[in-house]
Amino acid sequence: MTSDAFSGQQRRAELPFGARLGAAMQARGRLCVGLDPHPQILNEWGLTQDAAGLREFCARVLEACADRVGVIKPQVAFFERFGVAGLQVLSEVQAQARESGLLVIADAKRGDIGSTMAGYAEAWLNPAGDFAADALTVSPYLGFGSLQPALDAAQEHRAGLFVLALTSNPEGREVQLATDAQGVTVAGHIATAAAAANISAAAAEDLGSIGLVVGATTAELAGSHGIDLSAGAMPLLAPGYGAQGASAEDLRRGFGACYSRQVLVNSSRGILAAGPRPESLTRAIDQAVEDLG
Ligand SMILES: O=c1ccn([C@@H]2O[C@H](COP(=O)(O)O)[C@@H](O)[C@H]2O)c(=O)[nH]1
Repeated sequence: MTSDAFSGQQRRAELPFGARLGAAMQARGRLCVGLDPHPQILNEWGLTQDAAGLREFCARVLEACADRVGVIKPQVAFFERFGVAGLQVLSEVQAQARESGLLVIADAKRGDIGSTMAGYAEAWLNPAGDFAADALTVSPYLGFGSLQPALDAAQEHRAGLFVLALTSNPEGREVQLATDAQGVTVAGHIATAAAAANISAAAAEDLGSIGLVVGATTAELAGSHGIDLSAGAMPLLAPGYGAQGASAEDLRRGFGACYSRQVLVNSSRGILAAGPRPESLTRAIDQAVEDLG
């Protein structure tokens, strides 16, 4: 376990997301704890299926994360399912997490065109907004160019984006590994475009602020399909470790040389299953941080 005065929110006014994420990973390791209050876990923790249950669940997870990890990823769907009351909890939890120094990646997978995309980006990336996060997951399947308003908002607000590229689920391959006439995959085009968005912005020693979602379960497909994950110092958010079956070894093998500098590993159910006892939860977090190296 690490114990230090690190805060991912320090100097947000000056430092872009990539720099703050790089510092968080150096100080606290590469584990991102997923805040996924799914129905079964609320039951298992003896919590009610309502906003009060959500609030208590999140308070316990945030307490376990304190001084241990640098990044959390709330899964927005599990808050949306409780309507306005759930979104109120999400807003409070994100603000509380950021106040405590954690970086927050809102997993909302937003994607649209023009002013609508700009609306989503403002909602999630403006630090003055109700749902202010440090970074947002976005879908490029309306064309990477449709994300331009989000790229602009990320730069303006010193926030980050994680663009879906090679998602952890097996069904993603039929779309993401489809090829054009030159044999370049959809995921390859997305990786090239995201890397290019970083080139001008990222200082050589920092991570960029525009990253990709590449599953822990699918990372090895990048190498076998000619997808370059190393360009542009992209942060790579890797869900799929733990409950979806990928091990730390799979991650190291799958990401190869990119692993040590670029990969942030999400675990949700794999950590949460250790609760609700605080000691078991913190032990699971410490173990994952150590395993992921
Ligand atoms: O490709 C993706 C993109 C996002 N996710 C999300 O990550 C977590 C994974 O949860 P686990 O319990 O650790 O499996 C969840 O919120 C997914 O919606 C993903 O799994 N794969």
